[in-house]
Amino acid sequence: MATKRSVSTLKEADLKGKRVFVRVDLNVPLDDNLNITDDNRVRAAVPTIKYLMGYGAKVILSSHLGRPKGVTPKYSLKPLVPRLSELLGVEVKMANDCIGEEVEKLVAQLPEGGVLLLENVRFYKEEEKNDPEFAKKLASLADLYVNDAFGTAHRAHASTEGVAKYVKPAVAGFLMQKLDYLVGAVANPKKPFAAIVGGSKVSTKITVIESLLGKVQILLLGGGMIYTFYKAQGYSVGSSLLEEEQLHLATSLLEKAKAKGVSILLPTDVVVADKFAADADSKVVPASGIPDGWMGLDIGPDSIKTFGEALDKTQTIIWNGPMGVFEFEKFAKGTEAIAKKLAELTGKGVTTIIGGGDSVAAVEKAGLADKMSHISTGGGASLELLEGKSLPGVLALDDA
Ligand SMILES: Nc1ncnc2c1ncn2[C@@H]1O[C@H](COP(=O)(O)OP(=O)(O)O)[C@@H](O)[C@H]1O
Ligand SMILES: O=C(OP(=O)(O)O)[C@H](O)COP(=O)(O)O
Repeated sequence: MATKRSVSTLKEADLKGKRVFVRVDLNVPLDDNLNITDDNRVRAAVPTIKYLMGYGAKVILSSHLGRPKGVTPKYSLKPLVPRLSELLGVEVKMANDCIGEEVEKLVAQLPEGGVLLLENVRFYKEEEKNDPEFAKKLASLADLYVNDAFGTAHRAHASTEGVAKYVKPAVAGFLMQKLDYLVGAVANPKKPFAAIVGGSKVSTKITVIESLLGKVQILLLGGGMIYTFYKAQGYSVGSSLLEEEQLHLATSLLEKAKAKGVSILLPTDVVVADKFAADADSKVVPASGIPDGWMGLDIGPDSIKTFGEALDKTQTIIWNGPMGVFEFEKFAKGTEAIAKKLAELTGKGVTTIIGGGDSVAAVEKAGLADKMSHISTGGGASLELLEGKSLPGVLALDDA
């Protein structure tokens, strides 16, 4: 398990007729019509839920979706109900809230083997604050707590951490139990070991890079991450994604990498767009030549070539965060090229690990998921494991 100790698991619990609160990570990508564009995280949650149903538990599912500020209809978990019902072979009931009297009534009506999905737990700001009173309210719904939300295990939130103090037993689900592979692979990687970090969660992931410098020999940066580094080097970045507060960190990371002999590769060219849209005008420009009013949405062809050559020298690769806005065809080439390169290298014996909701979605979209050594539902969580950190969502569970 992802800590120095082993935690209690599902098999040890007595389930029949018990109300079981299961924290899952159903934070899936949805399109504008609220259709699920990649259901990996839903499918990953199924084994634990089916096991609980099979033993006559009353299953209460809890998850977040996105990063809502208060109740926001577009972040409702309702679009998950049809797919969950289909995969589980039962009619999943949906609650309009995640705490309160209405929810308590629905829980009381659950038959053995029934499944109730609670509404987005992040509609309450108390969730991310890990508010104890809120955690107690969640806990009061159940007789047993199961955490199977690996993708959110690096967050100490009320439904991933706090709740485990107030409902016992608190155990790990099957997805959490599969972490041992990941821990082993990143603890003793075959070298050279490379990390590829991209995506849009710049402020969370840029802070991980410092620890990665002690683990990897090669670090490739892409996605929305790079513009903060460009700006720190004095380039103009137009209207690209930028974390002004992290400019100093970006500068110091480049210096530290140099001192440690880690090769950090930033793209030398990028694909820029005149707006954030699938039909935007686009062109390839050097990294130092992003025009005002344009935004970088993918890495360019020269960078794809250089990244490929660097990856050819590696034995282990961990990848989190797409290279560009792969949801738009025009800006998907960088991500697709890296996915193809990793698939090719896996065939040559290189260990390849892909983590993260959107990264896995991109690899699935390219039809290459089964060509990788390991696909993980967690991006930020995988990176924190790689740093050697214990995950709060695992630490909160009972000892084995
Ligand atoms: N240059 C960019 N500008 C803005 N967003 C980007 C850029 N490159 C990638 N992205 C976005 O990053 C998102 C995924 O980021 P993130 O959540 O960090 O990855 P993961 O879910 O794999 O951990 C995708 O939706 C993608 O469109
Ligand atoms: O999508 C997730 O993480 P990931 O993008 O790092 O894979 C998880 O659901 C956690 O979401 P958060 O980063 O909003 O806490």
